[in-house]
Amino acid sequence: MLRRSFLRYAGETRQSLQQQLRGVDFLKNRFTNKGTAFTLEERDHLGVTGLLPPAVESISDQIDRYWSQFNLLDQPINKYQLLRGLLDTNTTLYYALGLKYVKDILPIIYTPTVGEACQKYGALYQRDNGVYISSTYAGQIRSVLANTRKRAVDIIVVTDGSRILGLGDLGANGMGISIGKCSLYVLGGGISPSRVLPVMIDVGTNNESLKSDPLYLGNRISRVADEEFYAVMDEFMASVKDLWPEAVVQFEDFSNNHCFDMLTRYQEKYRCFNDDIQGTGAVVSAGFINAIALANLPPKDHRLLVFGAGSAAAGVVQAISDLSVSKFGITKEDVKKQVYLVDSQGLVSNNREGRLQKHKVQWARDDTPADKANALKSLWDVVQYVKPTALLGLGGVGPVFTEEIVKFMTTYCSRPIIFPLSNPSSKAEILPSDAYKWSNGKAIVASGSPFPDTTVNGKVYRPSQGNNMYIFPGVGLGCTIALPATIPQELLVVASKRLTDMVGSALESQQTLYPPINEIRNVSKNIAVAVIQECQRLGIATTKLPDSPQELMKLVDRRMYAPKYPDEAYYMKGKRKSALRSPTRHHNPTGTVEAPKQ
Ligand SMILES: O=C([O-])CC(=O)C(=O)O
Ligand SMILES: [Mg+2]
Repeated sequence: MLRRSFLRYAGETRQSLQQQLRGVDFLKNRFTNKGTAFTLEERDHLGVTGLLPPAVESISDQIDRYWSQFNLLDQPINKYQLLRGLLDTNTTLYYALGLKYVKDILPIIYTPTVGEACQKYGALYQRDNGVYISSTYAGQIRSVLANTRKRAVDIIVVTDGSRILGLGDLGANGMGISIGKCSLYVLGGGISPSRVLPVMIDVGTNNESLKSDPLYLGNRISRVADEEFYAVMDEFMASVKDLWPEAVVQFEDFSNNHCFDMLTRYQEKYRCFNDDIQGTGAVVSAGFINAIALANLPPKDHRLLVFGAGSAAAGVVQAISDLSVSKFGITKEDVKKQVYLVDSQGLVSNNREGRLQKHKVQWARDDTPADKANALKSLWDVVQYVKPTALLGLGGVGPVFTEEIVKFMTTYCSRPIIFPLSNPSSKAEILPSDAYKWSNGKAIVASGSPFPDTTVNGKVYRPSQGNNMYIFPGVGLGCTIALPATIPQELLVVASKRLTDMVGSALESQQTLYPPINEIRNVSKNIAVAVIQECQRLGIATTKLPDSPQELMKLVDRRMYAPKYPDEAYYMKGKRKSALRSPTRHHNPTGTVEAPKQ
């Protein structure tokens, strides 16, 4: 496979690629554009003098300008638009700004604002970014993908828009989530921006209001039947492997009726994983293990109630089980006894009326008394029955963890663990501020989306953010370096373990369950190293890698993209031959085979 793709590009030297990019193309291509940072000499050489204002600025001048524009805007969605415009016109500056102000920018390009951006995708649309695969392209998906003219792709984030965050079926608008996650791969994981590819598989939507929205940009058809869905997905996966054998495919926000089966179908054949099942599982289990340490109750004495029984819930309980088995040496069977799932019908029990979906069966309770099996319907009913020490919200329906529930938990539990994990913020099961207030500051809280601090009795409480963005960039980075043929669950378990350990002494001193978000790059680097080491241990790494952890860390560090403009030699080709060096990965920033069209 590798050989074929090599031969396909063998005639294209990097220098000839550069020669195809000329003049105004450098301004129009988002990867090569540097706006006012073009020197006068470069402008002259490229024939673009006068097409930019006379001032020549540094990238930090440009960052300052965008940062003040960003702060002039009140509405998060307008900030999102500003940043999308920048991503699509000057990608280097977008990431340079993002890295400088990570904490402020993440809630805009990612949850919660990305949810609103998806809901309004058609209304906000200005430029394309990524690939749309319509079900009508069946038989031609490989050539549609090849239209990107990408020589190499490290990461693909693909959705069919059927379960976007906790917002449900958003059809083709789901492209916003693929774009957002790809941005995090670059910002957090240091993947080169030209080597990420957001993909939207447009197999229709069952969201009637979208279908009749004049601004909707997707196919106005109902979702196709399973047979057609899998035919499209099969062709997509095979085409990706053929075109870009080194790519990692991340499945994102596929609805429950497909996401589990897709994983079974593809995870032993392709280098892929599901972010909502495995990424969310890894991040929540990491935070949960830290929460247990703070809660001062032995792991075996916890009762874990999970509200919601979809992809994320199933992934989370699986991951908590895997991590507990490996960290505390307890058995899977014992963990199972501590887990209670609640879905829209109430407590998930084997003796409940009606058939349980496959993914719920292994977590269904076997011990529910017959008179209770169909009676424990509401969350409050189940809470009273279980007396949970930990309450995890993954239901995507908004505030359901009431004052009554929180206060009840404090009657038998000194530090209740309360995780409102659904995204965006409007779908969170409880506001962290309420969890702190109602528990009198006792609750240990992690939310999926970012929330502000709260003061209770003069003390400031800061909720941790248990979002899969701590996991997927590092897992993706590690896999693009070690290139295992597939991504076994062990890689997610080591990622989770490494994340737990990275909190260190801040766990006690700051009561925080995760490392600070502005350290996301360092987190991803460490997770990538852990993933690579696990690939080596399992004998599935297919690249030549050093053995020592220090050398591995250096290797990962070198591979991480830094948002800097290509140096002058890149733009001055043909003028100052002596200054030309052979281009490194970043000196071929477009990552395309052909020059961009004007
Ligand atoms: O995107 C996020 O913030 C986390 C996630 O995968 C989801 O909620 O589906
Ligand atoms: Mg998701």
